[in-house]
Amino acid sequence: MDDALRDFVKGLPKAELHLHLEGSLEPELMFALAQRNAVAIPYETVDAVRAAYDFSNLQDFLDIYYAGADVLRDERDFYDLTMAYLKRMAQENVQHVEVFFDPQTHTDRGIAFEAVADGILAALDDGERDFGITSGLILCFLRHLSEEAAFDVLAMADPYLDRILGVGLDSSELGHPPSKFARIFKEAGARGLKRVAHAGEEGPAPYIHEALDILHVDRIDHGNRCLDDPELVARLARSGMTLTLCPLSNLKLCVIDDMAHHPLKSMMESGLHVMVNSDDPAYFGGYLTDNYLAVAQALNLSRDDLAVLAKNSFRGSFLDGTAKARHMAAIDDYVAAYPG
Ligand SMILES: Nc1ncnc2[nH]cnc12
Ligand SMILES: [Zn+2]
Repeated sequence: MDDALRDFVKGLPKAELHLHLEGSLEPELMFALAQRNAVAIPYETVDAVRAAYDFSNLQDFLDIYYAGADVLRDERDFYDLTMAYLKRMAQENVQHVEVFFDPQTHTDRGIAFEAVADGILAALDDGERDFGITSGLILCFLRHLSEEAAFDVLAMADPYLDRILGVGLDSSELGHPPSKFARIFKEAGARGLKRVAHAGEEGPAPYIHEALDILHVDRIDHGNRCLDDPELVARLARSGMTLTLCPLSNLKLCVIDDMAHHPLKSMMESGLHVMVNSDDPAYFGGYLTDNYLAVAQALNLSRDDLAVLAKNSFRGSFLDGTAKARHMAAIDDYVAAYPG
């Protein structure tokens, strides 16, 4: 590992816009929570948990990810989960995060929406106070469930809407196109929430068209498969739409067969506004810095390329223009002052 490159990326001011809090549940915390809550888990050791993280596709991963979330039972668990993630981000100079949570994963097993939201929001507040990390919370609807179920969770979230930045769409993509959620995204937009959706991770390019034209999203999560449709690439580039790429996730879920084949660099060259994220770092083997390093090394990215990616992370965020400009200027200052 190139330590100089790691130091450069670690110190680079960054934002993360595609992170599932439930996907930051490290095996150590999973064991601790299993014990605290007297929940049985089907693993003897932390190493056995990690050994089980060998996936052939998105569904393989989701089955284990939803099972792992069963150790999360009360407000304190959600606080600890979120705080552990923010602590790591503080060590990597991550200054702003817009994080996903999947309330249905919890409410469907009898956990109160309030316990989930209160725990996460308290940690996000403490993360800003203790580490200066600003944040937003994005409520994701599980797309393998019905639109009616999504309306139910939006109703539960009603008292929290002033603390929720936006809605997202995640879980099993194939067979669950964005159009299935047209009405709930319209409702979310009417309530002033931002809209994002996973599209084109495993699903085809027409799912990205649907996310744009039917869900009216402000950002596309993943979006890799846009490359199958040159006109879509041109449209995304022209509109400055941010695509939240997740390199280590793509490798672990076999969206790509080798990091050297990751489309990030060609997407940059096509004028797409791409940025780097960790998706579910506890399951995919790396947090934000590791994801930058994985593409930097495999695709031979320059420091300037990495600075563009970091700037795109703020440009694509839902921060206001002044904050974006301040963060982007800090990146220029960092690069200019960096030795060598
Ligand atoms: N990469 C991913 N794609 C879809 N749903 C998810 N939920 C957590 N991670 C996900
Ligand atoms: Zn994701």
